[in-house]
Amino acid sequence: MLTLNQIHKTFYANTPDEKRAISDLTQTLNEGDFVTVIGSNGAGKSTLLNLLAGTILPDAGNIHLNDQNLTLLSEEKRAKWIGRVFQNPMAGTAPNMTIEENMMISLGRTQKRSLFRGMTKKKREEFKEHLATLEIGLENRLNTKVGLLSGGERQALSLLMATFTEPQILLLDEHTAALDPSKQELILSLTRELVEKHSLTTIMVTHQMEQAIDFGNRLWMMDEGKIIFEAEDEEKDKLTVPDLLEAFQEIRGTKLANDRALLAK
Ligand SMILES: Nc1ncnc2c1ncn2[C@@H]1O[C@H](COP(=O)(O)OP(=O)(O)OP(=O)(O)O)[C@@H](O)[C@H]1O
Repeated sequence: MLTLNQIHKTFYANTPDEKRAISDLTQTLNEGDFVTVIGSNGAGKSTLLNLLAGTILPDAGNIHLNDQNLTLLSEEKRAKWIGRVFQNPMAGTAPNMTIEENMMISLGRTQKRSLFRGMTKKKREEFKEHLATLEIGLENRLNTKVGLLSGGERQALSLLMATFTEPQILLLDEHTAALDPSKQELILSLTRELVEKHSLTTIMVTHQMEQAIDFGNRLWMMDEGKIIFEAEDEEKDKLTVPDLLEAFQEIRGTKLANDRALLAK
């Protein structure tokens, strides 16, 4: 169980540029929950993921994963429980290192140093097996530098690297937004497979409302650092894009020309 309790985050506090990015956020996620997060630009979606990953620390409140208090733990310390994939396929992998070396880095991040051994034949076989599940031939390219892969291949590898080390939480930050539609499909179906295979508790930020409706069992709509609308299970299953637009309009009190003006980039 992942709990966020009364989380606050303000940037440039007490200056003319003060920006409240997350305001009094309390939520509980059960193991295996898959939450999709939508919201206007600057709503606080990435800040929420940054707080969970430990990239930034909250001003107040606490975050727990089961009995573990994550609130003040560094990003490195949390890495064994939390995998993350970013929007930019260039982020999250090292371009000048090979696929194999990148996978070793992921493993090193999540294993106790005393247990960590260098490359072995067994490990290489395991890497190959994991890569083969992507079904894009990367298992035959262990020694290829990651910088030579296409955006889609690289994002598939990022997704694998974020999950094969068996974390409990997966954070997806618009991870298909930079890809063309056919590659988006590939990454989304891999996402579904890997989340199910590893029973991951997942938070996926997206600007595409259809995606937010199609994926997961819970949906959060954020605005100005708060979750202003949420739906889960049967209620979420029934949601349509017009429902989401209407909900935003009702809560925000602003008339919206179309969904792209609100939730898409
Ligand atoms: N590191 C930072 N330093 C200063 N301000 C920040 C920082 N990160 C986020 N902010 C500000 O906090 C607010 C929330 O930003 P955040 O990136 O979380 O929004 P978002 O919902 O992810 O938006 P988008 O959809 O545009 O990516 C914004 O006003 C943003 O400018």
